[in-house]
Amino acid sequence: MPSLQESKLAFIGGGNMASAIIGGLVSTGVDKQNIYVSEPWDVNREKLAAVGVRTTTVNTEAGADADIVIIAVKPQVTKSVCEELGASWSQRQTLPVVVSIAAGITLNSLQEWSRTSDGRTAHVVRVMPNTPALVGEGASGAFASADVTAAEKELVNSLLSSVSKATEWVDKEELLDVVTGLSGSGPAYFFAMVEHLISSATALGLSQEQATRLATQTCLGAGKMLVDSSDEPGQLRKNVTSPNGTTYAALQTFEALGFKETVDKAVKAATSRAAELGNTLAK
Ligand SMILES: NC(=O)C1=CN([C@@H]2O[C@H](COP(=O)(O)OP(=O)(O)OC[C@H]3O[C@@H](n4cnc5c(N)ncnc54)[C@H](OP(=O)(O)O)[C@@H]3O)[C@@H](O)[C@H]2O)C=CC1
Ligand SMILES: O=C(O)[C@@H]1CCC=N1
Repeated sequence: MPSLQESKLAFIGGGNMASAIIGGLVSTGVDKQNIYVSEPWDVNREKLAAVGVRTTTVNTEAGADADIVIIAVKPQVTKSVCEELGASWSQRQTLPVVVSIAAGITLNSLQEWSRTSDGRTAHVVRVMPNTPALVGEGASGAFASADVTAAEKELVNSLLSSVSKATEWVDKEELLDVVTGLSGSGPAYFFAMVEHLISSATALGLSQEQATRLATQTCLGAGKMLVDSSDEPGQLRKNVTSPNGTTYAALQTFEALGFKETVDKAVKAATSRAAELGNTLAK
């Protein structure tokens, strides 16, 4: 089994998430010539070509001799892409390790769809990364099919570690849907929060530019404290909250409007949607 540096990597789909992972891999020194991306849309393909990786519009060409094939298309397109790849691998003696980042799509579907015409199935790892991979600050969950070897798992782990600061292997496949509702979709929750903070402060008189700088740096600073501090998130919150002070006034408002319930419902909605995508598209 080659190391990550020696491996040929194929990305099927070169959109937001693939670009984020590719950006992370390139910045950690993975040879651009070992990254081959298949992407139909000229705009995305040209952006990736400008990064220096190899590009094509033909999925089977990118996946022909890759050691790892990363399926990075929308869940709705995953079946046709896997079928196309599986059919093209019938002549290959050793199948690549398939890594799918498609939300909800199960290992069983991925293995069945990519079955070769002589009946072999690839070893598959389901991964749920997130877009902060682009800046080397990703968080990823992963779950491997039973036939994935320790060496293959290690290879996928090093791929994920090059773009993720937290890589969590879950012990039940369903938990990847929870990872999707937490960290896969999670960056958008923080972006939405910052958008609202900026518009609130702008409505109260700060300029857009000042509000943006203050809100984004507050988000970064709070995130860094969460990662670096030995205190629990609840303690960090208490440290900011003076008795009957300004933070208390804001947090009371959040609670009165059902903040915890809202977050619970939102994470459950994303988790359920991942499971629903997997079930619906499996048919
Ligand atoms: N965005 C995120 O934060 C995260 C996304 N994911 C998962 O990653 C996957 C990709 O999402 P994302 O990057 O956001 O989506 P994008 O739409 O940005 O990227 C998908 C890309 O695949 C291309 N594509 C469409 N059909 C094919 C095909 N048949 N063969 C090859 N490429 C094709 C699309 O081109 P075109 O635009 O022309 O259709 C598009 O550029 C999804 O399954 C999603 O669930 C996982 C974690 C986080
Ligand atoms: O919204 C989505 O479906 C994808 C999966 C996780 C983040 N983006």
